[in-house]
Amino acid sequence: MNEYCIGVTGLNKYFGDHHAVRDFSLHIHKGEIHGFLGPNGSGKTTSIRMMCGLITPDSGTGYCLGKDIFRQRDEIKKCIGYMSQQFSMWGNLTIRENLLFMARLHNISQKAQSVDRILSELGLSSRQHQPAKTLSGGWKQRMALAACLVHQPQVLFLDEPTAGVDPHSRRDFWQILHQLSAQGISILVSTHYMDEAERCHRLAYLAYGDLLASGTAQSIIRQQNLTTLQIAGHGLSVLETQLRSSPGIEHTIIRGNVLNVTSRDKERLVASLSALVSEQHTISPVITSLEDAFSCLMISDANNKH
Ligand SMILES: Nc1ncnc2c1ncn2[C@@H]1O[C@H](COP(=O)(O)OP(=O)(O)OP(=O)(O)O)[C@@H](O)[C@H]1O
Repeated sequence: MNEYCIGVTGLNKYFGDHHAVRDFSLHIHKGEIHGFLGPNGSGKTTSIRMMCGLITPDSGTGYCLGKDIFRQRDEIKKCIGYMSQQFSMWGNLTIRENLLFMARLHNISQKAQSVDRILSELGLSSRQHQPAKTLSGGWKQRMALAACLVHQPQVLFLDEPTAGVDPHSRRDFWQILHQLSAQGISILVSTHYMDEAERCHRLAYLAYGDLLASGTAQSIIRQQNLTTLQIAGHGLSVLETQLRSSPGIEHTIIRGNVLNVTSRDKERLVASLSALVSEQHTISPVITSLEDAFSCLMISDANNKH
């Protein structure tokens, strides 16, 4: 995985007065699954669409598969697959008919063979004659992925492909993504699911137009230099409310019967806890999760801006 398939530097995008993406820079290796995370409206879709040539950045430089994202957008579109947030297949057509239509759009010479190959690869052969509108959410997404793959793209851009899909189908979907990655296809995928983030080779975390962190899940957690303590016992909801306004506490979350409290300042964290927890509570150190690290990133970014 040494070759870059995408490299962008200092990309900016405005929608009217709104600065939707600020100085966005990222390099993505061939065959890598790169996750995009961040709150709603943070610029994930806009960044993805700039990198794949669907919209033109207002400034910056960038290449996708060696082609300039400003000047060679039509050529980029021929080599990539893009799955948008909206399901955009024809409901009255079968899976096979939808894929044949996509093959025609891409002007593929051996349409039937290409469609057979992709149906087989994605485990859709037995359902190929089923109308798209009768498919469940998970199968619809799998068909949409198949439609992106008919013309054998080298890069896939997937915008929240598994939103609203059940965990079992999401797992199957991600198994396919890893198979595609193993074949050398690079995948950029936006998601709000932490389990999916953990399945990516590398991640980019955006908040309100800014790229706040990028790297592997482990490196992003490590860079934040956070300490998380876990409290078990009674009255966790009241304790959480008190801790939220205590000095040095950056993030709190109740997970079932335990309360996790995270901070960059270990001494102040311990001092705040000592002032509030009782003998009935037990406290133990735990590994900071990716979700906690992202929450802390977002909170400190918001504090810095205000
Ligand atoms: N075509 C557009 N015209 C005007 N504003 C837009 C347009 N597209 C996006 N925006 C705005 O730009 C910002 C970033 O939007 P974007 O869709 O990239 O965020 P996102 O991180 O993908 O959000 P979500 O997780 O909700 O999909 C938002 O404030 C959005 O309202």
